[in-house]
Amino acid sequence: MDIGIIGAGAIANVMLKRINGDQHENLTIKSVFVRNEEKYNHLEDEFSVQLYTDLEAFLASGIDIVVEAADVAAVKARLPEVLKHKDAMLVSVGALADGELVADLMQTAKKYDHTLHLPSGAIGGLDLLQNVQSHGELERVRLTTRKPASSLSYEDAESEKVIFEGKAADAITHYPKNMNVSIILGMAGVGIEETEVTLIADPEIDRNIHQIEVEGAFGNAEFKIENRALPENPKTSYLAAISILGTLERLNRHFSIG
Ligand SMILES: NC(=O)C1=CN([C@@H]2O[C@H](COP(=O)(O)OP(=O)(O)OC[C@H]3O[C@@H](n4cnc5c(N)ncnc54)[C@H](O)[C@@H]3O)[C@@H](O)[C@H]2O)C=CC1
Ligand SMILES: O=C([O-])CC(=O)C(=O)O
Repeated sequence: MDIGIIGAGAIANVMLKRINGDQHENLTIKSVFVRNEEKYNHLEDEFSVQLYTDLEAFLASGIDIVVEAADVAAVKARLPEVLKHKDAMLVSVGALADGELVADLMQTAKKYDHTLHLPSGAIGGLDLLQNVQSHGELERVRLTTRKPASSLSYEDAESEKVIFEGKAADAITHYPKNMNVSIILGMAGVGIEETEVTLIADPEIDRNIHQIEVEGAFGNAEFKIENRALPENPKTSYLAAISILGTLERLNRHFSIG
């Protein structure tokens, strides 16, 4: 499968290394869409990719799927056009807090017979949430995220500090680079207006920790994910990149788990 990536930051770099660098047997990154070609020229030699700054040319570059690894604004600006031409996968799922954008993307995907894939990113357990929710048996979902204080610009904090408490829909507005997980959790579960979120800046930790508590008629569940951060962008967990890789690898399988 030939892949086009939007963005060339921390997540895109893990993907370039793990797919092109390690010569993945089924996947190749062929094209990278960037805003500043000069800044990323070195990628062409290092990973045998072609850089594009023109979306039309990028979409016509012989790729099978587009992976967005840029930011919420890029999803809003680019995905409606991308989905007319290609299947797509996006990691800046926070953009989907915008109900109008979701409706637009769903309509486009249906009209052009394309699929929008949303990897689980820096968390897990979304299969359970979707199974329970589809029978109306989910009652409560709570996310408590702890990140190193320095990655949230709270370098001076001497003890842990709650910096946000509220619903996922508001969390992503205040922390668009840190709370994508709350939106995918909301979409899989009780909705972004009902999903309860606490974000804590913690000077004692060096991992991005997501604790998810779920209650419903089925019983209850807890997941705790202690993520290693990416050195290039400590806000972002390594698992977020790996979740894209895993989702891409599963696309062409003839069996499915979960
Ligand atoms: N779903 C999840 O669980 C997670 C999602 N994320 C999100 O994934 C996205 C990527 O994360 P990182 O790689 O760590 O970010 P990063 O900041 O290291 O890299 C993003 C890259 O995209 C580029 N970019 C921004 N807008 C663009 C546009 N319109 N066109 C082309 N390139 C553009 C930037 O110049 C930068 O090189 C972010 O939105 C981040 O918040 C991060 C972690 C977890
Ligand atoms: O990478 C993480 O741990 C979570 C994150 O930044 C996000 O959800 O935006």
